[in-house]
Amino acid sequence: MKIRKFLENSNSCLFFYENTIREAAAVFAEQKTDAGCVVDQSGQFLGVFTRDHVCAAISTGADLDGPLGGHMSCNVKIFHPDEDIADPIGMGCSCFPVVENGRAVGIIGVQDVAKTYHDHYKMTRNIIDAIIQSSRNLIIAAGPDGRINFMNRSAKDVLERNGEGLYGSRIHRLIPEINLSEIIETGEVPPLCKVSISNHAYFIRSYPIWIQDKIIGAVAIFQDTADLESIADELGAVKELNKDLDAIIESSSDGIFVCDGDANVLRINRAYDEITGLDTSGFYGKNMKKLVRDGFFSQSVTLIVLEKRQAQSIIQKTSTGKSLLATGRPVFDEKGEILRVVTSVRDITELYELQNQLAETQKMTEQYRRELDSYKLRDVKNVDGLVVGSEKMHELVDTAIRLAGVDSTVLITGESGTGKDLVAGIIHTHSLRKNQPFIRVNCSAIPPNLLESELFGYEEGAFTGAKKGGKPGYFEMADSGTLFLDEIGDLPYDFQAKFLRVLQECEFNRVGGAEFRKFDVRIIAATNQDLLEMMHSGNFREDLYYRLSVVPLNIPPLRQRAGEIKFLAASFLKQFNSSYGMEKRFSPDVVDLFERYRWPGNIRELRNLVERVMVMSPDDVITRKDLPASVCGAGPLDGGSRRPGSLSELMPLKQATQGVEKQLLQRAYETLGTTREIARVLGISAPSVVRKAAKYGIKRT
Ligand SMILES: Nc1ncnc2c1ncn2[C@@H]1O[C@H](COP(=O)(O)OP(=O)(O)OP(=O)(O)O)[C@@H](O)[C@H]1O
Repeated sequence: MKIRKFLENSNSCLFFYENTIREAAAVFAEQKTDAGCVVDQSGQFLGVFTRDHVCAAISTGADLDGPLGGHMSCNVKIFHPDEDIADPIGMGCSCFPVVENGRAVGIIGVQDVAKTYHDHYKMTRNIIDAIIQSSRNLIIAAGPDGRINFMNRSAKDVLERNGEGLYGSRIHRLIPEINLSEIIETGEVPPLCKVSISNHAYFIRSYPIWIQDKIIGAVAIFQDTADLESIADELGAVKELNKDLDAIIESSSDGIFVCDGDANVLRINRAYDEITGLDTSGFYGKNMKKLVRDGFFSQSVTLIVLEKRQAQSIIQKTSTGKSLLATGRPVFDEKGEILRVVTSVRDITELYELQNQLAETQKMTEQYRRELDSYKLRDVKNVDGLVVGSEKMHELVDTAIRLAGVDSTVLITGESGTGKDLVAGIIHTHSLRKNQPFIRVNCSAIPPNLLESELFGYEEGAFTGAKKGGKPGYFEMADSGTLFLDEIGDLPYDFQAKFLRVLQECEFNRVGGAEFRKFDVRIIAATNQDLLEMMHSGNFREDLYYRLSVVPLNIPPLRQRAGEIKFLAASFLKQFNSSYGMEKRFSPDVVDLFERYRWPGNIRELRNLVERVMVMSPDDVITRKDLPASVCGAGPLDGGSRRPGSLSELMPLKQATQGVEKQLLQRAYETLGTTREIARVLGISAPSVVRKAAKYGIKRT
């Protein structure tokens, strides 16, 4: 015990140097103490004044009312409060001043110390007594003479059954297996013995009691075997459980890895080593942080579980190149602390490889698909800019090429934007006239009063404003070559007779001229109108019709050859990517939508749309969101499901009307081929179409 602690419970006397001997004697008498520290006025320790000093003063006849300071002992051993109370004992003094930093903090008398020790001894003895008495074990002790001098309560209860006292007797008289006298004599510890007392079996251990090197007695402790047996039973059950657990862990085909709550490795099963190929014998007791640091694992699920305090799964790589799916689960104790982290591990290297193989296969499939597409595309020809991707179109182009070999007049029919112009070009370029002019005339674009002079030319002075020297017409310009008369249905009825005659006679004369000129021109006519119907309704001359349609070629609308849409779209995409330096592509749903749309403006509309979305879309992949609503589901312009444009804000009516008018015209120009058709669809006259287009700056693309 520290001196400081001791001082807490004791009273110490303090005297000033000037206090008298008589005053000190009175204090000693009153406080029943023998000594006190003497201090100066500032409390600094000066010495010790004791009862002995009082006695000495009386016996020498000293003045008892004089200052005690002259009689005190100054040369004394002093102690610090942090020293042990045992230190002053044995130093032969009756009191010990305690001083800290020069100041007296108390004084300890030998008697005080003895009392403290005594109290302490009593308390310890009581505790030991209580323990011994409350023990279920039977404890008996014998003195040096071998006779019993102590029995605890359990021993008395069992051994003194008949109320017969055993104190003073020798135990081996009652229990021959125990001979305490012999132990006292020899000092040897006998082996454990088992005896039966009142139908109870006890294990008995006996020991000599030594004090220093002398045997002063012996003790025998009896333990009820029933207690041990129940412990042994419990132990057995635990052992069984452990065995089961071992068997379960070891028979698992998943790797199992167990760590404590500080991530130290406790247990690893065999499957773990087999799965990972790691030699884990050195892992036991190691911390997961170190194993990760040493590169055995890419990361540790145990550490993640300890951090997140819940089950976690990760993909872990081992130094042996395995990929593992590691799932760690925390095991909590009753206080909610993590006691263990149990990790089960599955080898997913094969899964990974399979995944890679799958990706590889997908890549190959994609490659094959592309090859297949390109194989299909090989079937897709591009004949002079005309993409031919269907059986029907193949036949049509074959026919056109065959027709190129003869000079027969060809009438190409088909909706606007189906490629009549291109087909006419093919016929020309595959004919013997290919190096001669190919003149394209849009009959609907020539005002009726100028038709004759435009087609056949005029002589100088033929009419006011006629050029000097005259001007050759398209027939003359196309001499030896091909004259392509587009929109032939728009030839005014009155002019048709003259035109027929020219075709039949193969000669014409310029306006204002008398001379007939022979021409050698291949005629190809085209129209998107139903000439037959016009003929029946008297708007087209029958004889001209039959003269033109010697060989009719009808190009089907795009909606009837939806199979070609993807090839056409791909071809336009390639074309615009190259001319705009882009690398755009379509998402598959875009092509789907294209194939479902009706394309009233046919290939012209498709081409314009592809160009528009390529230019407008910010991303490399063109998706559904880049397409106009009409293609994504709303009906086409000429369809019955057409919806009027919707406005999101208020604006002056005039502005709104003009906006809608402009949009309608723009759309019509993009999708419809001729002014007449636009006029028909929009329900206005052709001159109005031209005028409004000029007003909004809309041009044909
Ligand atoms: N099969 C095709 N392959 C590639 N482009 C095509 C094809 N068919 C049409 N086009 C393109 O569509 C647009 C319209 O074609 P073209 O002018 O030949 O049609 P058209 O039937 O003569 O139209 P219109 O009756 O309005 O004069 C052109 O840009 C043309 O290049």
